[in-house]
Amino acid sequence: MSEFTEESKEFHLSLQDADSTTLKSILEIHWDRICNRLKAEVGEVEYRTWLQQITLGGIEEDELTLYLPTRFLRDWVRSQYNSKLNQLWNTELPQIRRVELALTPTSDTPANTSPVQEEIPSQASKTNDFNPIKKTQKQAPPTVIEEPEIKEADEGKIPLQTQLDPRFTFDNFIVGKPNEFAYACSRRVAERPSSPGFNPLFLYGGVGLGKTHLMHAIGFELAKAGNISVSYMSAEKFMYRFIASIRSQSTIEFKEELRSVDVLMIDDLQFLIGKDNTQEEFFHTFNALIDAGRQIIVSADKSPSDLSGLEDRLRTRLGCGMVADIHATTYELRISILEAKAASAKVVISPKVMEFLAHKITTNVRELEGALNRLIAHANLFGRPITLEATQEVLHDILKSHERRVTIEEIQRKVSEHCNIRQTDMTSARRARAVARPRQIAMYLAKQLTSRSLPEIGRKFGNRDHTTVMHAISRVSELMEKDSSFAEDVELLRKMLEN
Ligand SMILES: Nc1ncnc2c1ncn2[C@@H]1O[C@H](COP(=O)(O)OP(=O)(O)OP(=O)(O)O)[C@@H](O)[C@H]1O
Repeated sequence: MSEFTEESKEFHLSLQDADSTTLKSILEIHWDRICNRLKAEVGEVEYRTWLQQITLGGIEEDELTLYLPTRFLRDWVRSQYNSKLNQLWNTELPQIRRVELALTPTSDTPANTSPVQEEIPSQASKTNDFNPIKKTQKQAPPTVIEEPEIKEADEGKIPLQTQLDPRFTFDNFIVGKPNEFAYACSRRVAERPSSPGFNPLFLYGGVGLGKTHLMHAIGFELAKAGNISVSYMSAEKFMYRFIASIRSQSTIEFKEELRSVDVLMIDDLQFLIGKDNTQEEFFHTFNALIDAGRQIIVSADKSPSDLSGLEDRLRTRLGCGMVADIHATTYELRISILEAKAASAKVVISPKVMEFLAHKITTNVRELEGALNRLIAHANLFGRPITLEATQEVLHDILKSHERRVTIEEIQRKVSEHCNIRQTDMTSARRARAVARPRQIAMYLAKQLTSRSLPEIGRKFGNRDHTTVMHAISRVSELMEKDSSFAEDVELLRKMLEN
């Protein structure tokens, strides 16, 4: 039996007689643990998106109430996490047999009102006082701070501009080899929407490479031009709105509204995989808009032909216009992005730190941006310059997650890149200093960063003798002692390779 069950027994006894403050503490302890478990199971991002806003309600006999601040969240959590929440609560406290998900009560709404009849409350979950409702004795609901909230039924009428992120403009988008084609296509669509050959525009690429950014940028340009109605939404939101319209019997209005826009942008289309009804609805909307000469822009993580979970007819139609791929970033693009972001934040960051970041954080721009923002925040907070050491300290966790085993080939590649020589020179017989010195540095690093023996290292460097490797190591060590800038360079290389 797990420790939870043992403890739960104790709480089971105490729950019966607990006064409201004790009951509150008991439930909070369990809720904390459940939250941790949920976080571990669903991941930080999903947790923050959907579950973080849940607050504890109270217990009535064997039913526990949890509150959510909006209908959307409540419905979503109900459809996706209901059984998980029931199961976790039941494991923690076996006397809880049912978890009810309700809207956070407002000051003029009794806590036991049927959630469906309630008005949509404010985003006040964080300020919502705990309200343990014990047995059948119900207490007055907590007062919450009202904030304007968009009602579900009105969501389709939100003016476009409120849905676009003002940071995502063409001016803020840094263009490089990996994204120049997608950028050019986006520009073209923004200038002349619905042009033959560019409709639909399908942008695809890995996570955090700028697809959403480009879509918003197109939206802004079109909005600036005026007289063009643009609607941007994620595929997830599309699905939610579609479901909501079915529930509220307003599907016709939903369809009409969508079909009246000049430009429809749907982000992260892969979300529709496996959602057959929503896919079908999207397909009809898509056809209606294209037939009416309206522009469609779609983004996804894969090309239409690789989105195998989508219906064939939809995939075929998606691939009919312009399909533009955003490739993984190159080192040069990462440096340009860092420079641009540092400049716009009006922060001076040394080239060494930029190089270090661009070498280390290669996965996507979002992570790179996040790392830079963290460095800037840290520097501002403590008034310290952003040195290489500070960078390593502040970004310790991020860098660690990028940690991997270093191979001699990688060392040779990094050193060649850094010293601007060909990688083949690492194994060639050339003895010119411009080539020999980087080769010695690479041998030194191979000894430092791998568990290879001297003869093994020698073999990897063009079948050289182990005494050559020994000589290289002592020469580099000697130079590092004498020349601090040389030492710094080798250190930088080591740090870049190390994680
Ligand atoms: N070329 C670029 N220039 C400037 N910023 C960029 C560039 N590419 C991406 N970004 C920034 O990186 C972050 C992530 O980009 P975005 O959200 O557009 O990625 P995405 O491809 O839509 O990712 P996902 O697949 O997760 O939806 C944003 O803050 C965006 O501004």
